[in-house]
Amino acid sequence: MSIGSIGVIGAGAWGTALAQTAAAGGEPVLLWAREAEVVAAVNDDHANPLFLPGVPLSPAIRATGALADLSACDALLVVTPAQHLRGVLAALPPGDAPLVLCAKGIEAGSGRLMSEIAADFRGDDAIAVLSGPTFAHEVGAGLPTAVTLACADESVGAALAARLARPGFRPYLSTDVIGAEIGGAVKNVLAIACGVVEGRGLGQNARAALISRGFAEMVRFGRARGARTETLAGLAGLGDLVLTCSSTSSRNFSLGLGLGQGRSAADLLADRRTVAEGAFTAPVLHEAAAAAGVDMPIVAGVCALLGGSAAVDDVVEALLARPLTYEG
Ligand SMILES: NC(=O)c1ccc[n+]([C@@H]2O[C@H](COP(=O)([O-])OP(=O)(O)OC[C@H]3O[C@@H](n4cnc5c(N)ncnc54)[C@H](O)[C@@H]3O)[C@@H](O)[C@H]2O)c1
Ligand SMILES: O=P(O)(O)OC[C@H](O)CO
Repeated sequence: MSIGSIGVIGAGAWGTALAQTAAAGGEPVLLWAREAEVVAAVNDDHANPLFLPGVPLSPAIRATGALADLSACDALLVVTPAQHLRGVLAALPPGDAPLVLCAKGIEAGSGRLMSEIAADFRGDDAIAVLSGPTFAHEVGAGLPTAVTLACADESVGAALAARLARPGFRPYLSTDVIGAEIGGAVKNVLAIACGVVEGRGLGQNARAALISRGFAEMVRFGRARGARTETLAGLAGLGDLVLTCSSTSSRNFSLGLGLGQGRSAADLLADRRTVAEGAFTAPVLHEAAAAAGVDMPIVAGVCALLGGSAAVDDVVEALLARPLTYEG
């Protein structure tokens, strides 16, 4: 199987950076943007100042506002925020091009992972997940980056990896679709927690403890949903956790930073153009964990902070006062 033309659905920071990578060899890429001004800026100025400022885009990228235009593409990278995935897939004309799911989140209400939503529109063999430690502005600038590319069908995964790989963009293959997406969804919630630690001035020991114990929560939840531990310990899980738990470039970390400084979630989330996925994933992850009997105290703490039902110091005190136990 060989994949030529690529369509990208969603022209936020990540969709634009992925379009830039896919077009790096001069191959045409069609980018669907929801905003008319983004379509115009990409086509007229080869730029996306709204979502990925400062990155001159390849002229091989053409933008469109019509999803139907993507019908002829060999593969589609789906890069809308998690809560909008279903709506966008439902609006796509029917087809069998593989879908590469790039959003990191869980659907509110249904508790479904992105691949579980996509299964309403494609067979398992045509669903892949691309995830890992990937700040869009670094990928847009061509800085070295590695990702997990997971697909149940190894030949489809290999064809997608061959098409998307660049000297500075290195996909590692996996068949663990669920593991790849749980890593990305859970790390966003944990990045909020790490931002709180920073904002409240709790120190680097606390942040390292939180990354470790947060990873333990990710593994417990992932295994309950059928993920492999090795996937969660890879780029899409631990790799992304380390990235977003240590940088204000992360929108999720920055949201937590504000919470730790005493600002309310409502204030911090008001009028945002960009997405902090962890804020949407936290409550649905908390519910899903409870339903599966998986203990996720850090995730529960983040939920309480986002919902305004607890203060930072109370959440920290409760986490530290949990009964002593074995680490493993
Ligand atoms: N930015 C990154 O560095 C990065 C890296 C890896 C993964 N991701 C993931 O990619 C996904 C997209 O994030 P982003 O950073 O590109 O977005 P962004 O924050 O840059 O932009 C918001 C996006 O949401 C879209 N949007 C808003 N309302 C919509 C609707 N009703 N229907 C469809 N789309 C709508 C906008 O058009 C825009 O594309 C998220 O799940 C994010 O976690 C982001
Ligand atoms: O800015 P964030 O927190 O959404 O993180 C972006 C990417 O997920 C990093 O891999």
